[in-house]
Amino acid sequence: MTNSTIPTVVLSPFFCEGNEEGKKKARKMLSQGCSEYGVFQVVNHGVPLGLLSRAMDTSKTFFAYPAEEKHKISPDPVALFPAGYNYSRDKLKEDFFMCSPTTTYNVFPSDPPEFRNVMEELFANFSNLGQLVEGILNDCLGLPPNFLKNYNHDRDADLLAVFKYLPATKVGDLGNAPHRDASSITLLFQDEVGGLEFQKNGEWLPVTPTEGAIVVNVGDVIQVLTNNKIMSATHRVVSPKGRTRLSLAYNYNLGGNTWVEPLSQFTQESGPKYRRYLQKEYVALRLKQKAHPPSRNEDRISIDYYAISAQDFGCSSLALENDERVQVLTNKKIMSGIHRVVSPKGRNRLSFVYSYNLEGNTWVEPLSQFTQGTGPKYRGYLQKDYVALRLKQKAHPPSRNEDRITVDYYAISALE
Ligand SMILES: O=C(O)CCC(=O)C(=O)O
Ligand SMILES: [Fe+2]
Repeated sequence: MTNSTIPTVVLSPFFCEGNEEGKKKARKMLSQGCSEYGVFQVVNHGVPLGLLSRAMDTSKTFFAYPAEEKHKISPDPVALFPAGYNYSRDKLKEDFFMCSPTTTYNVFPSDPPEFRNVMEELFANFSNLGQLVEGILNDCLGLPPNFLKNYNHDRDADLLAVFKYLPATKVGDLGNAPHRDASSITLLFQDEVGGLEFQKNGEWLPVTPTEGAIVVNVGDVIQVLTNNKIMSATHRVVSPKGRTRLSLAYNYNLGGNTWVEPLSQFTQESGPKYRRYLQKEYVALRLKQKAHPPSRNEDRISIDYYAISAQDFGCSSLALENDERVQVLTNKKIMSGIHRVVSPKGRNRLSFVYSYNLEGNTWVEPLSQFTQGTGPKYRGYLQKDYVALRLKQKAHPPSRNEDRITVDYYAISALE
């Protein structure tokens, strides 16, 4: 792929009044990049090129230190997030992660002395760029003015990473395995070595480094909000041959307490393609896997975990079901009683039912005392969401009883 293949969006028109033509062109290129690849690159982006090269230089100096020096800022093993220095077990990648400077998670090396200031300055610049790109994307999607800005207002969830990719030891080595980002958007600055690739129609397309350009890829949040109108880009990094590669990646994320679900303007034709999820739960699932990676890359948790597919329905042949929360809390130690009522012959039948329910804002998930051997058999859910799903079906019952929603909807099965 040549440089011209992923669209280049010139952002200078957004730093001054007027120049409507320039803004229009930028929107066009951004839309094209989003819909064709989930990727585009920005130039004249407002992040000083001098700052970007200082960040690269100071990182290079840091990564060149002996291992024991770098391990001084290894992440706290019990911390929520691995801020600090990490390296991959296959020795193909080292990284430094930082959260927002407004949080308490960060650890910085004391050498090189400028490292912390440079990274914090870069964080602030990337944050501004993320907001600018998000605003343009908002308009390209035809969303109400400032919709994304108001929806995604918590910048404390953003992350900055510096990656050092080590030379391949054999053909086919990957410094970063194929994945999609859980972010809203990701900003990427790479050196001249190259190796970043995006997937389109099953084919891997390399992104040739363009001096000063910042690559932007769409993340899962935008994919879900737009109900797959814009897809989060699948990407990877091929290990460099005989040299090292450095990159800076800024995850313009979403606050953990925010619910993510397809926006109604994108669900008219096909209905929602994802169920609602809380961003922090998705991130926690992925972080857990980062610490204990599955042996096969296909087993990595991706946004497909929340996709609504045919397999999520029709698992049950029940007429009625109750006490399912006990089934979930006990991780199937106690099963919800399956029951039905046979119509009486030639007479009426009367009964009273009292449902001893759970308050709607309560989370239901297997209790840890029941998950030891097998792991949880259900993902967590908010009681009111489940009740709402069932009520919706009560109003519009599916034609086949097997299609009724049951607690199997939240079951963690091999299919997922
Ligand atoms: O280093 C790169 O170019 C890609 C990094 C990446 O994919 C990520 O941080 O999610
Ligand atoms: Fe990524």
